[in-house]
Amino acid sequence: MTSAEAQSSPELPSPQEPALQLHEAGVRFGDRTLWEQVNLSLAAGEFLAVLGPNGSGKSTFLKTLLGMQRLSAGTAQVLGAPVRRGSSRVGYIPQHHTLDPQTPLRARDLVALGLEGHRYGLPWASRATRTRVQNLLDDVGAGSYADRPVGLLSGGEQQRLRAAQALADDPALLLCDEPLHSLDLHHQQAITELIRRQAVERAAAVVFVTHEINPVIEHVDRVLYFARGQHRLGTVAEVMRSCVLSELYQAPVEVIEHRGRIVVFAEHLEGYHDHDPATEDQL
Ligand SMILES: Nc1ncnc2c1ncn2[C@@H]1O[C@H](COP(=O)(O)OP(=O)(O)OP(=O)(O)O)[C@@H](O)[C@H]1O
Repeated sequence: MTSAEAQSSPELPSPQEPALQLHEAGVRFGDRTLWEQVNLSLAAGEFLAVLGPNGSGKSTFLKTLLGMQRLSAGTAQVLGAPVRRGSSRVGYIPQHHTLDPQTPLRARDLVALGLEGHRYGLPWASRATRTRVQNLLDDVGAGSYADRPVGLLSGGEQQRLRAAQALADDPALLLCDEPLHSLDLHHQQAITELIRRQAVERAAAVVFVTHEINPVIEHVDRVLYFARGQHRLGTVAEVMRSCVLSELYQAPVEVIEHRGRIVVFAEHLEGYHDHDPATEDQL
């Protein structure tokens, strides 16, 4: 493919083309502004952490990029084209929910659904496909339960399969909604490493919604922090600061860096704590 052809493809952005571009973007539900005036250009390979208290609009932000929620204002481009549903170049790890015990799929079937052909009901096929699925299962530590019904697996086991499914088609943009939820430390590290590899080795842009920045802090290029209908965007050092978060929350917030970890403390609450949504809710 010539570089001119690559640039004209909606699915294959040139390295110079942003993976994500939002201009004056906002979402309103009735008279409630969830967020507004978001201007963001995310480069290939860039890792964006999206933070904020419960209900601040983090998941909705991902849904606008997936074409599941319309913007109330502004525009969004994904991989060089207007947002649309079902792009095979966009991987999505949805927020944790437990699958129905009766779900008629094995673990390896769920992962295979992330491969484009399988999404459209094409038959289970090549050795290469089977190998790809097996490798993904092994990468997320799911090899031992690959043939068990997904509905009978634990929440953390199911979550690892969702991560494998999202990575199956080698996404150029990876949207993750609290992907480490319900994982033990070992598997948090394994999934984080897979996501990091997709960013570094495959130049995927990553949008990572989380309540806890510390497990991924070393990989984060920028932070988008939503609260009270407003947002702040910048590097960790720019956003995770007492003055910035106090202004955003309109309440005293103290941010302390300790051994490379960020600890957020709200003055009127007792004790120091990690970046804890339960505490933030009370702000
Ligand atoms: N279609 C909708 N119509 C009306 N309100 C909605 C709709 N979708 C989401 N909301 C509301 O918008 C708010 C933001 O929801 P969202 O799930 O984006 O928050 P979040 O920051 O991801 O929260 P959490 O940390 O709890 O997952 C919530 O109060 C939710 O009820």
